[in-house]
Amino acid sequence: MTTYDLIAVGRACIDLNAVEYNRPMEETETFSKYVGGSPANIAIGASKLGLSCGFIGKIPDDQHGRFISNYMSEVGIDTSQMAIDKDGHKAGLAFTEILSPSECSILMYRDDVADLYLEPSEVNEEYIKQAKMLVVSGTGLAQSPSREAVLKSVALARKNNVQVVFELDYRPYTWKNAEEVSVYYSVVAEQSDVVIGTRDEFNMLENVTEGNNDNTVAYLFQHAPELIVIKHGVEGSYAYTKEGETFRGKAYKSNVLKTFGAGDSYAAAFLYALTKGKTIQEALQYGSASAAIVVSKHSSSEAMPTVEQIEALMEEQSN
Ligand SMILES: Nc1ncnc2c1ncn2[C@@H]1O[C@H](COP(=O)(O)OP(=O)(O)O)[C@@H](O)[C@H]1O
Ligand SMILES: O=C(O)C[C@@H](O)[C@H](O)C(=O)COP(=O)(O)O
Repeated sequence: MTTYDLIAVGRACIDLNAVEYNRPMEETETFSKYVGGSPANIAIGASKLGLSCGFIGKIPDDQHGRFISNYMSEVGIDTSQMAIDKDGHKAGLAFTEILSPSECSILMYRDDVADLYLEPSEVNEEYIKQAKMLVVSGTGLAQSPSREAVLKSVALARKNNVQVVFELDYRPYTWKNAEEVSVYYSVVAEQSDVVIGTRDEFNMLENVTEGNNDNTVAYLFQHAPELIVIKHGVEGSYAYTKEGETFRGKAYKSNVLKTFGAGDSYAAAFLYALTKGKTIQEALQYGSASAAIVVSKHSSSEAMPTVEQIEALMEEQSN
């Protein structure tokens, strides 16, 4: 019996999004606080879509840690496996700059953050066993002991026939060099059932400057993956199956406010659709529509849409 459609493992942090748009961060005076961190955003998005979700991570024993855990519980995520850091490590912070709808950047504060101190002993087999799918974020592999905790969670998922979804989620902060990224990304990608990332993230995985999708899928389909999703921003996304099929998902038109949040909302809705038995083509559309909604809103997590909002947008732009 599975209790959770999806358990995500990795960071749950704080986003501080510029309230004043279209100006550099130097001139931004006000920021709004939201829960952030790619795997947390994916779990929040999936939970808002009605999936039953759990989370494995580590948060600080302070006001930010409690804010993160309270918000995640309020949206329906099981937070029983979010360890509380007792050594004074702090939450990661992501300040966002919205220079224009297409020029956004993130200034991350991630030195010695609590999420990278998740210990392998804090990953529980009985918990992972209860999931249909484990969503692993690449950033959790950046440093020990979180690296070993994530590797352990993948091993336990495989042992218990839990589907492993690897969201590459490459963030340069805290990685030492490109070789290291490629080593750990390859280890996990080769053991995952589904791998999702942008073209640039797959380049990091393969340690190449200009990869192409054909080479990527030829390499990964020699290993465990059955489904690979490669995102190309507004140009849309592609899904490849081990049986040799290719599907293309178009991006939906959107009144874009900022670019971040697209990837996490895409993953949440794509995985929701697959869980509900939709086709891969439909899942690409759910992912793209969800992303189009989130890029038109101020936050990543709080802006995650409902199924009705996603389906309304798909219907509206069906031609
Ligand atoms: N400006 C945009 N307008 C509408 N949809 C977008 C936009 N940017 C991204 N998307 C959608 O979000 C998906 C993921 O975006 P992408 O930028 O590739 O990922 P990430 O946010 O992880 O870098 C795209 O495949 C597309 O469907
Ligand atoms: O992942 C983070 O730590 C920052 C996120 O919370 C932030 O909302 C963001 O950058 C999401 O961007 P995405 O990868 O484009 O979904």
